Amino acid sequence: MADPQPHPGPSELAFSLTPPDLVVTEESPDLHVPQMRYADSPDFFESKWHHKLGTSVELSLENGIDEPEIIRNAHPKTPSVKFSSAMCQTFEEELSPQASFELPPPPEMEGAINVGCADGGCGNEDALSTDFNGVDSVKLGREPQMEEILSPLDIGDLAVEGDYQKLLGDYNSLKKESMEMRIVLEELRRDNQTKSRECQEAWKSLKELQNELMRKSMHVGSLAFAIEGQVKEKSRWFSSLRDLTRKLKIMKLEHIKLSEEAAAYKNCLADMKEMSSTIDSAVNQQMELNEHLKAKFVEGAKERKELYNKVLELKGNIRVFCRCRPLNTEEIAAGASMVVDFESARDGELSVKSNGVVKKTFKYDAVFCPQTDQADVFKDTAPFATSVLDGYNVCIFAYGQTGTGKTFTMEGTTEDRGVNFRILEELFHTVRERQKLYRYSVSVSVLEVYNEQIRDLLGSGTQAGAAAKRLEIRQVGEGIHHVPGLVEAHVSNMNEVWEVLQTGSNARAVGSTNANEHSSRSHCIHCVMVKGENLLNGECIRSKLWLVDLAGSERVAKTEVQGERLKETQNINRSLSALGDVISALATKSPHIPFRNSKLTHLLQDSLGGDSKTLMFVQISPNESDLGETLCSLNFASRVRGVELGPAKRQLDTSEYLRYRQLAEKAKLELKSKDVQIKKLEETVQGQELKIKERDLRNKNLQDKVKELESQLLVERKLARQHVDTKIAEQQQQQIKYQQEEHIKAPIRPPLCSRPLGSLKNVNDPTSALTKDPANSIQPIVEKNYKPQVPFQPMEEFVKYIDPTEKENNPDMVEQPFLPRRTGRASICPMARRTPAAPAPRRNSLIPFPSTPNTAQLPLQFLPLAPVPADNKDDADDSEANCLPKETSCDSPKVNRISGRKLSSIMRRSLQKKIQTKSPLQQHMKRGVNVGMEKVRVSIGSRGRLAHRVLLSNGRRPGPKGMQKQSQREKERGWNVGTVGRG
Ligand SMILES: Nc1ncnc2c1ncn2[C@@H]1O[C@H](COP(=O)(O)OP(=O)(O)OP(=O)(O)O)[C@@H](O)[C@H]1O
Repeated sequence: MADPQPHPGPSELAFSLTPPDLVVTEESPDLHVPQMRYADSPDFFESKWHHKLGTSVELSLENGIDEPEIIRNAHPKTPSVKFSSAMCQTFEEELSPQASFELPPPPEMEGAINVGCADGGCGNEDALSTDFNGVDSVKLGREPQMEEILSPLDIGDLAVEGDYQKLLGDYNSLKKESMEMRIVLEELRRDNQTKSRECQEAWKSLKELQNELMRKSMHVGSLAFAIEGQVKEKSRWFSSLRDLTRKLKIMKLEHIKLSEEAAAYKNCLADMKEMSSTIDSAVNQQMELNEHLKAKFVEGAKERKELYNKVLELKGNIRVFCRCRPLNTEEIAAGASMVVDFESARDGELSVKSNGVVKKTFKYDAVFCPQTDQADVFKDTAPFATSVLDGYNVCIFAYGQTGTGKTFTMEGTTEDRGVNFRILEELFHTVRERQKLYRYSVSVSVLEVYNEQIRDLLGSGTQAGAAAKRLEIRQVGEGIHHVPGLVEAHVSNMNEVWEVLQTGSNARAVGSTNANEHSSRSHCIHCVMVKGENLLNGECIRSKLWLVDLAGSERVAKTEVQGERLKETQNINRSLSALGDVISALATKSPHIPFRNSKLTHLLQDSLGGDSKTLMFVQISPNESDLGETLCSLNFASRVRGVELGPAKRQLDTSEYLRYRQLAEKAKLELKSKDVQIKKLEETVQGQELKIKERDLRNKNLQDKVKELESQLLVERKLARQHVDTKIAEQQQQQIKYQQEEHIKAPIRPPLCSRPLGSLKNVNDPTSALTKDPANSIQPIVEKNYKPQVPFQPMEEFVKYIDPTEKENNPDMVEQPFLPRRTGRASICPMARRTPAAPAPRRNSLIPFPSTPNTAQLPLQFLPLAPVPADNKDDADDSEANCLPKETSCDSPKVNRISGRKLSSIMRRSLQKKIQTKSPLQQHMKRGVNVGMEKVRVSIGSRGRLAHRVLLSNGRRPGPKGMQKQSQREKERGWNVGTVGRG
């Protein structure tokens, strides 16, 4: 690329003709854009300087046009234009005297001319000077005068004629030379003008080129900008490509690594599969073993339970422990003596002494002397906890005189807990032991029976003395009793148990008696409900543990209570008496156990019977003063102990079983009903499918029939058209023939329209007057019977063709078929040919059936235009085979309309032709002859069925009714093309 030119001075014409310099941008090192300086633009220059210079630019030629100088110098200087100093002053710095531009070397010429004018005039000749050889200066523009030439000479002094002549010759020669020079100057001026023009043109082209160059430069600039953007984009792409390549390499490496790992894992997988199969087999073996062990364990557990229960049974399902409290400090202080002897207590025997003599000995399952602590007492009680968790109902109650330690035994104290707490502790301990095999749920209710009323001690408003809602006992299952509304506190640990026990104890009704300062005035009952599920075999149990602290069984007389206390005592004794009765009944195996005699026995019903285990603590006092009460209690306890409850029965949770059984039965029933429903639905679906199939088949048949009928209709239309054309042609021929023969012979055949009209019935009827009358006889529709020599009948005898439809509407017409009628209708066809061989069924289309049996005998060209037949049954039957089926589309109004239109147009054409031929009927009508019918004018509209007729004369104007009837007939016909008249 060309280096950028140094910026020329403003006065220089610095346009370079070389290709434009390209601007070299720093951003595109590989691209050199031509540098364009707008100040260099010729336009710019021109616009910038021209207004300053005005129209005249002072220029001077330098180094040129000096012939001698040119000749002298071997290398002549190139003529150049320099600006004058005046211009330079005018434009100061912008135009320096050194500013010049070179002109091309002038053509060789004899002299050099300094040209200062451009307009060709010689007005500025003063500013110009021309140097010639040997002449210093010659003023151009005007011819030098002789006086001026001779002015230096003293003309008056001229003495010498020769000199004068010489000078004159010189003058002439000079003048001649001057003239020649002038001519040369003129030529030079012309050349100069030419050159100036050329310069101007060159200048113009130069400007154009400069403009083009500028455009190109701008275009190149924009391209350079775009290329620069592309280069940047390319660099970005390159960088991203580099990144991607780097990532790809990393991913390839990772892929290789992963492939290696995958291969390693694959190998591992095979090993693991082997291991897995080995482990599976081992697990299966272990499972089998486990199952075996489980079965064994279940069997063992069952056996243990049975054995354990047997042990308890052997011990007695109703067991009696006797506990005697120690003498309290008051008794000791009073010097009370012990009346109970515990020497044989280990064997469960005790003796009651009176005055030092053994009065009676009692034997119980256990006898606890006053020194026996709570833990020892509970040792023999603990097995009942296991029984409860095994699913047996257990009832532990304390019976005895007031103040003998019933509450102490059952509840104990905070420091020395009683049976209630301990047995629950044992219960939870066993639950924890069995937690892997069983899942238990324990809940506790606390209630009291006070004055034969059940009170919930855990419910709201259970504070002592507060009114509580009354609870009743309900039997919810076989041998299962429940107190609806009773609070059941779910407990999962002993802290919760203790809280519940404390709550119940605090809410219990207590009172002060002579025997006990804080005597319990009610039966306090703790009901522990246990639900368990065997996790191995899914067996569920539901059992109850009753912990009952009975009210004191003291005698009323002894306690000396009155009022409310007396009532309490009476209720207590009544319930204890009921308890005794129940136990007696159980002992005697009475068929009726009076459980419902008291609330107490009613509540304990399911735990006092033969299906449960019962433990009775009989509490006695060692005090001699309580001897009678002690003996009573011991005797009662002895009776209780004598009761044989029989084998205890496990309380399986049959309610769950029953519920599941009910659910199973319900599900079975639902399944059955669903099956029935499904069957019904299937049947319905099948029925629907069959119906759909039938419908499809029917539709298909109908579509086939429609197609068939459509094709038939097309054929019919074609035939009808042919038939009509044939008839018309035939009639024309016949008419011509008749007209010819009319003049020659007798009338042989009536013209078409004047021939009698009739029905086939009349034709075939031999008795018909028409058949008898040869003149009126109707020719059968056979070609051989057709005789053109039919005698011409007078017009009066002509009858109109009897439309069967009209016949149908008017039965009287049948009886007078050939009577002249005044309907004004006529046929365009001969009667004989129009009579159908076979009656067609009523239909809207007048197109004949080509397949009609009788008509089949006829050639096609003689097929009649079937009239609308009467709708009689015989006809219908006869033509059943040839008629359209019931589903025929001919019944469609649309089809009728279309066929009617076509036929109407056909018939209209035929009528027009007929009218043109001037049939005899028409001629008669024209002559005004009444042919036995009304003079009618028939006009057929654009549609045949819209045709109407107008009575011209002699017509009976039908009344409104008649008009209506007539229009109805017209409607029924649908088309009155049969009616003919004057057009
Ligand atoms: N075995 C015993 N060891 C120590 N003290 C006992 C024993 N039995 C009972 N007592 C004490 O005897 C008192 C009366 O006992 P407790 O209240 O339990 O009798 P009770 O039969 O429940 O009376 P009530 O029928 O009136 O409620 C209590 O102070 C109790 O501490």
